[in-house]
Amino acid sequence: MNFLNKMPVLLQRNNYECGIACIAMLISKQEGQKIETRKLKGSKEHIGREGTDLQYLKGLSESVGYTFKAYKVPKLPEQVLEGYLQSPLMVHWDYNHFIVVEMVQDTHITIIDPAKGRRKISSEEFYAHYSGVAVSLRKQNKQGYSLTHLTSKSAIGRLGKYLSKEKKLLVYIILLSFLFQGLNLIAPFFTQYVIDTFMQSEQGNMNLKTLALLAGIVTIVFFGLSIVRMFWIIKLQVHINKRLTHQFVRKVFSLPMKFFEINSSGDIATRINNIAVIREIVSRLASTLILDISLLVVFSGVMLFYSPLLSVLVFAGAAIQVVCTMYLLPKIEVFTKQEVNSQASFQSQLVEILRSMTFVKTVGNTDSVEQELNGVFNDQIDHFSKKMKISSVLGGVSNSINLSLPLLVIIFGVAIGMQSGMTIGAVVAFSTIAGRFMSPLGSIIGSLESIKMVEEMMDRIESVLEEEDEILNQENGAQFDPARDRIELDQVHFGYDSKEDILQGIQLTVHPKDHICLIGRTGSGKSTLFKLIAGLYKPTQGSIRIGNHSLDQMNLVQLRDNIGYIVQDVSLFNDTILNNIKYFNESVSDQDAIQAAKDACIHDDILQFPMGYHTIVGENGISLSGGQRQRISIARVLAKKPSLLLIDEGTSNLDQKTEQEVLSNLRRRDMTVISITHRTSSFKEYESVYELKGGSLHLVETQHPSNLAATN
Ligand SMILES: Nc1ncnc2c1ncn2[C@@H]1O[C@H](COP(=O)(O)OP(=O)(O)OP(=O)(O)O)[C@@H](O)[C@H]1O
Repeated sequence: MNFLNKMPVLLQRNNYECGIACIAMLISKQEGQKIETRKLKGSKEHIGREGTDLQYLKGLSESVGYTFKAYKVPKLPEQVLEGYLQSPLMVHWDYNHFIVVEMVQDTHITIIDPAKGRRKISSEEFYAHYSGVAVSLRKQNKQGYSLTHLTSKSAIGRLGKYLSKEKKLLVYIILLSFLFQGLNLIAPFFTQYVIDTFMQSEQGNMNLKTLALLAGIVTIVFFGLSIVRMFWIIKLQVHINKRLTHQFVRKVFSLPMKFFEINSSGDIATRINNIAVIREIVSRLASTLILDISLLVVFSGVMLFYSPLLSVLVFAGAAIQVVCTMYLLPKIEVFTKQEVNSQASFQSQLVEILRSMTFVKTVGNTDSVEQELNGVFNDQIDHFSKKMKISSVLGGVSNSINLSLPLLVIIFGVAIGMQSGMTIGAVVAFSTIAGRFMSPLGSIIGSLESIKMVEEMMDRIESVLEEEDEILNQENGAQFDPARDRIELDQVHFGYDSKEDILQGIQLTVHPKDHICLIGRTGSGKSTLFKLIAGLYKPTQGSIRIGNHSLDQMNLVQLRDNIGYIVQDVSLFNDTILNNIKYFNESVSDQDAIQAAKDACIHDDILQFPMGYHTIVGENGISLSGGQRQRISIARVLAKKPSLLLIDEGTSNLDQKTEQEVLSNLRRRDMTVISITHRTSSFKEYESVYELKGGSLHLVETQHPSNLAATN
């Protein structure tokens, strides 16, 4: 198999992407060009906790002109060897994953696991994981159907988009780098001049003084130029880092909830950290790559000018290095991707473990947790070390050529020089230039490795930047009028994946200033209903109306400004209580924060703390009791003075008396309240109580005049 036509290894970026990555690999192989997984995504609505199903993958393949056939094949390797099925195939693995079977041979099977890369496994290992379903993908005969929109652009091309905003700075850096290297170039001529003049002249001493002065001036200029160049490079780094990070953070805030369901916080954080690596590499590339290429051209010219024959020798050395690079670079690319992916997995696991430290500590024997974490880290280091080993083979080739070439040049140069009239100085100068020629070549090869790193990281960042924003209708959406607008849910259906709907025909009307309560068995869909009201998800059927408008037409930013959402899982940040209550909201005064704390019945507790409102709560409020954390989170929501309050078991950690106090304080605030609770004792605080059962809402009891008829 031609290595250039080998199936590219496309790794998944999260656990949900394995099927899509397999499809992208199979299509890439048939198209003969690399298809990007992130561009091959259909509607995200169908990607859920379980990833993608065969139905979704079939639709996706057909949408790009491929037929998708799934077979139940118990004996897959045998079927392929007997010619009944043709590899490559996508197969179901461990009942929860997809991989590609690239090739089946008598002795082994070559698979590409989008989570781990290419591997050769025995048939026993294959059967230990194979779930019995294989999928073939064949191109439909669609004339003129092009998939160029799915192919990957080079990292340089993609970075160009960001670098184009720094044109001026880039030009300065490149010009200065040229000047810098120009001065470097003087050295060989200087050597030739010194050797030849000194050997021929009797008054060499005189010339040497002038030359020493010249060398001193060049050194000072060199120093000045290097400082200015470095400052510009730093400026470029700062600009790139700021621009990409700000853009990324902004994007993260504008993405829909679905994104956060399938991407872990550790992974998102790693992507942001990758920007710093990109910054370093890009600025290095900007200051060296163009220069290195130009130097190669200039040095080639100078060498050809000196001696075409000796130049052939140098070019042969360079050709060996280029061929080795072409062969080894794809391997470096795969390990780079695996390293970056496992770094993200490690970060995700670390964040998750650190978040649940209380549980981890009380497990007793933490060895297994430690082993799990170390295992993920070892994967990362393993890929890193494999990458570095290949990279060092490449470095070894380059070093050996660098070492031997000048020597060979001297030997051949002296021999040729005898006949062609080259002076010893010219041969030495040529040998120095040959050494210098190899250095930008080595640097370009190093840059190619770095570009692979940038490519992978840019892919990870761009796959976020290209995600579709949540539609917020901020400019022209309808405004929520809390004093007048009713919230009406009409035959609302909703399900997270393609499975059965959790909510099946919800009917509910909430009038302004109503206080209503939802009950229902755990997992019945109460929190989901809240998320629909807050516009975080859209009903799959039916409608939610706010006043005279459908929720789709509302300005969601303004609506959410008016909503206070007290969630089950309190999350406080490591700052003072006051800042936790204000939550970066400048419109919340200290007075508002204190009043909110009073209404949440936490004010007295706060006054008992050593620093009062300025007490630092520790990470996620570790220094507080569960009830205190919950009341601070209630105060945080009340401080922004919402007109619609959604309480998702937000008082579950409070004792009955405190809960009742909080609820009656809420009465004094001018708000509509919808609350989820499991406590029957708090029913009397609400006008109506609804039960969510079997996907629909049933009125249990009411004191609301408009609903009395319904219960009767
Ligand atoms: N992001 C999600 N993706 C897929 N399924 C989900 C998601 N969130 C919740 N579910 C599922 O939806 C169902 C309803 O969950 P929901 O959190 O709305 O229930 P709940 O009534 O609030 O439960 P509880 O009283 O335990 O908080 C559950 O079966 C849950 O597993």
